[in-house]
Amino acid sequence: MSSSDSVDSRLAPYEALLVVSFGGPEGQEDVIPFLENVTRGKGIPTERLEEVGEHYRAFGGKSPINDQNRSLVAGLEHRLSEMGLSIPVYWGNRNWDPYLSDELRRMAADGITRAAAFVTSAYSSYSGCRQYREDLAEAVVAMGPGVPRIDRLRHCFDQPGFIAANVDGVVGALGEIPAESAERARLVYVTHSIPVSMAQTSGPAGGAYVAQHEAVARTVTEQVAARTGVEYQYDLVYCSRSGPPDMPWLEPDINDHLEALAAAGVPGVVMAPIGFLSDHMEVAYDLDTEALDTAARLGLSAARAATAGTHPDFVDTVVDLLLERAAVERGESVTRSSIGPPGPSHDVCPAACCPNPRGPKPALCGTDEPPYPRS
Ligand SMILES: CC1=C(CCC(=O)O)c2cc3nc(cc4[nH]c(cc5[nH]c(cc1n2)c(C)c5CCC(=O)O)c(CCC(=O)O)c4C)C(CCC(=O)O)=C3C
Ligand SMILES: [Fe+2]
Repeated sequence: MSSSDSVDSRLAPYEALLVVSFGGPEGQEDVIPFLENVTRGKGIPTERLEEVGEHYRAFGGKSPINDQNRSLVAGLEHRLSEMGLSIPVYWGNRNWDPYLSDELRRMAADGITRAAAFVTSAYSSYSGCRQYREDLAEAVVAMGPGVPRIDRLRHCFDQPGFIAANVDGVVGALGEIPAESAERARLVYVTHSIPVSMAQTSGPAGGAYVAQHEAVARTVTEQVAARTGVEYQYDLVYCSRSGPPDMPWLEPDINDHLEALAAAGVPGVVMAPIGFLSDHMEVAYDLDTEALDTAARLGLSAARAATAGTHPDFVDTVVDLLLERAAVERGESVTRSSIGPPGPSHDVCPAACCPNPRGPKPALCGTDEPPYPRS
């Protein structure tokens, strides 16, 4: 029996769901090989690499990201089976075991010919979108004939379940701030800094990375106001800057921003990492270690909001996007959910979207997708 015989008609033509993630080290001996995988050919200064290596070392060399993905896969399997949807869930990473190429081989061995991929990155940018698609293309070529065909589910930043999970995170964190500061607290939304040039070329028309984050920050703040009755002031700031010092990256940095807020007399802050789908190293180190230390030094009450992680509404979002795309591929008309501007993201990336700053490379899941290897 081929796996397609048992596919639920609501999921056809998909025979599997593939969670595609970044990957992270699982122990001290993995730290350097992992960093080498991530930074190959990228010109990251050695000092930055040593610094980031120390962040991992301080956590026993283990990033939380793999366990987060294991939980997400388990949450997806649970929800799919609750809905009576019979489909296997696989997980492959760009930079660490289980690698994408190994997972594609495992899928093929299980008889999978076509799968939908959920990429654990919510926004448009080279780092968060095309780079995943390039690594998928590399894995497809590495496997060769018989490799399953992969479609990437659209970006999830505007999905009701992603927004709801972040609203819950912010409301929960507000509850951790002393009552006398909470009403006047500032909501500080945090995402990964990227080079300004990468931000400018993100998405089909440019500028998508910042615009999408601004839309999420505004929508979450509105929904927090609806829940709490307080219209909080908010900002969008950045963490985890890398690259050479003379190259402009998105600013302000979270730590500099906390200084500015303290100087302005703001009594408390909630840091909401809307740029990250789960608690990985940027959250564990840059926010929970460094930024919370900065806040303490400044005498600011501060709490960090939970990431979407395995929030049930977020798990539902992934299932919804899978069902939606399956319907699209069957030629049915669909109603696309999307909250706030800029409106639902594309299923298939336009050719000019999120270009590689080091020059073009083959990428899957776009209009410029190369042909799959044939036997
Ligand atoms: C936008 C964005 C996301 C969010 C979207 C997404 O989730 O994909 C993200 C996620 C992540 N980034 C991660 C780790 C690293 N990123 C690095 C380097 C870089 N990231 C960049 C951007 C992003 N990165 C950029 C522009 C660079 C410079 C080099 C380059 O041009 O590519 C470096 C090298 C050292 C350094 O330069 O800091 C490391 C170790 C991990 C794993 C964490 C863990 O282990 O828990 C995750 C989830
Ligand atoms: Fe990164």
